[in-house]
Amino acid sequence: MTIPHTEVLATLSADIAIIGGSGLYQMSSLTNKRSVTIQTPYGSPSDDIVLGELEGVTVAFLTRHGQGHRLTPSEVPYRANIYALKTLGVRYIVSVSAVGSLQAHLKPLDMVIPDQMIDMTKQRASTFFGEGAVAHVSMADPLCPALAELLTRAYDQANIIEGSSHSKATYVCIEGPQFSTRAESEWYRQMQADIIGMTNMPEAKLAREASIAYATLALVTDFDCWHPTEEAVSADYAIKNLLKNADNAQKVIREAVALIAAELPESIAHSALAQALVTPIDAMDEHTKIRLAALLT
Ligand SMILES: CSC[C@H]1O[C@H](OP(=O)(O)O)[C@H](O)[C@@H]1O
Ligand SMILES: Nc1ncnc2[nH]cnc12
Repeated sequence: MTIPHTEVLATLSADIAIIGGSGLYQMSSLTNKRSVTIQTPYGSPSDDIVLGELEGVTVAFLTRHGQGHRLTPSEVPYRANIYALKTLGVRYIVSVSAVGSLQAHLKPLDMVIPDQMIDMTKQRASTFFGEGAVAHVSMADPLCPALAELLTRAYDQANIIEGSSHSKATYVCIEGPQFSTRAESEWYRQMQADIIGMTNMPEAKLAREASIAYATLALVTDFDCWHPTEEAVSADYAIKNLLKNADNAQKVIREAVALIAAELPESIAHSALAQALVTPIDAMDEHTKIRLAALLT
């Protein structure tokens, strides 16, 4: 089914979205699936969005790199992805991502729920605003604290035997697609970053601009290349470890979806635009108002 963003039907809506990263291209326990193709003012999302039911709750699932993993981290259409989810009425995004560990105590098969991010990306469109509309959202807490806390509880309820969970960690986002040099990896450690990935920025910034609560379930796959004895990361090595943990990640997501639906946590993100929009809507031209319509309502 193909629909322009202005005509998404009320029946095609979901409060909760899962963005699946490397190795998580579908959710095996999703039932009643419908696939929707959404066009946005920022182009097409990475793929069709799959609406389905998990634990009796309607969720939207989007594969970040597209089916077949065709998009590099720099090519992912982050703005179209977040805008399309906003169009569906999404208020909570759980991002699932493979990450390297920058700290000895964070090991492959562990899961990390970060609370901070450092953006080292260089060539990505990272705002919906500009061209006649200015907003400055707060990114002091880039991941929604309420949703992150809920993910930690979801992990505990999922009774996972392998690995352990860690919260209060800093995710550094690099441009990629190459992995880091050893000097960069050491530098990120000196910055006190804990985990490293290539995708959660500008995703988190755009989710905040769209007033959507965003938190990450990061699956540790490797020790990047700083570790004196562990093998340096390769894509093959990272994906193999990710696949060992994909079922566990889906268990955590199922618990998280049930908790979000039961609690509908209030998020700092939900009112992010209230104090951030500098340009009065009346001062925007019609094109700008139409482009930003899903975010401004
Ligand atoms: C295949 S390892 C590198 C790749 O995995 C991560 O992707 P995602 O965050 O979508 O799981 C990392 O950011 C890189 O894009
Ligand atoms: N070491 C690493 N660096 C960047 N992204 C990653 N994704 C998984 N492992 C990674």
